[in-house]
Amino acid sequence: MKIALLGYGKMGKTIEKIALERQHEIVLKQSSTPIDKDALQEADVAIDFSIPEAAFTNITTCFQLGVPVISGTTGWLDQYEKACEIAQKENGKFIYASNFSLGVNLFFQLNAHLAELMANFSDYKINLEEIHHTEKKDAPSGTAITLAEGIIDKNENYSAWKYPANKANNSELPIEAKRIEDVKGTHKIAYSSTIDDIEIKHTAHTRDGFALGAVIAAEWLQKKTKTGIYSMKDVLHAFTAQ
Ligand SMILES: NC(=O)C1=CN([C@@H]2O[C@H](COP(=O)(O)OP(=O)(O)OC[C@H]3O[C@@H](n4cnc5c(N)ncnc54)[C@H](OP(=O)(O)O)[C@@H]3O)[C@@H](O)[C@H]2O)C=CC1
Ligand SMILES: O=C(O)C1=N[C@H](C(=O)O)C[C@H](O)C1
Repeated sequence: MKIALLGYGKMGKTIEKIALERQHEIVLKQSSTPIDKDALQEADVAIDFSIPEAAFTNITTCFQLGVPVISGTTGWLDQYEKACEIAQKENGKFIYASNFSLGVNLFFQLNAHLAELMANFSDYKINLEEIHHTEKKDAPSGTAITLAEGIIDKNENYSAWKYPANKANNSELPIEAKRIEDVKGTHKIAYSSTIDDIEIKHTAHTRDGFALGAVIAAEWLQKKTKTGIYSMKDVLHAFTAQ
């Protein structure tokens, strides 16, 4: 498969390594504007791990050129619905995920299950914490937002998430973001009462898990004959059903 990398930073380079190990070819390594449309058009699929300001243009350019696109860039989701409208209009193929790692996608399911179990126990207050490296541009992380949405969906005591955590009122789920050198990505959800605490935590040790998930999603999307907007749930469903 010919892959265009939109964003060639820490993730772009890790994806290149995993993609080459899986016998794919990299036809574009783009780290700035304007996009090299000739090279992009050569690709079977584009993988965007860039910056919040560039993601929307990168993704919609792929739709216009008929190139299926995977995006893991976080911090641009206020434009997600608009991107999906353009995808539909242009018959694009698109997957966005705040986190492509298999472990985190299992953790999303664990989070939803725990949220359902805890929904009627309002003595427990929830705190969601994410820790990332100091170069990260956005806060809170996209993964923390997905986790918060997963809890709010199951627990009617919370109507929204709030960052920073100290500004949250009683009906807002507080998210704390810490920045510590070289941390790849840690997410922890704690349910605390005066009597006890219940905690679940995911710790990424390397970026390989994010990159492998993105390449697997790209392989899946490229083979998909029907255009449309898909999610990591669709990819994992097909993967685990094999
Ligand atoms: N969904 C997931 O599983 C994961 C998502 N992420 C997200 O992916 C994104 C990238 O992360 P990471 O690789 O660590 O960040 P980096 O800062 O290491 O890389 C981002 C790259 O994008 C480049 N860039 C700048 N402008 C453009 C543009 N117009 N088009 C294409 N590329 C551009 C930057 O170039 P320059 O340095 O020259 O500005 C840089 O090389 C972040 O949003 C992060 O949150 C990260 C890990 C996992
Ligand atoms: O910027 C990162 O590094 C990461 N970003 C993603 C996010 O914002 O959730 C995913 C992962 O945690 C690493």
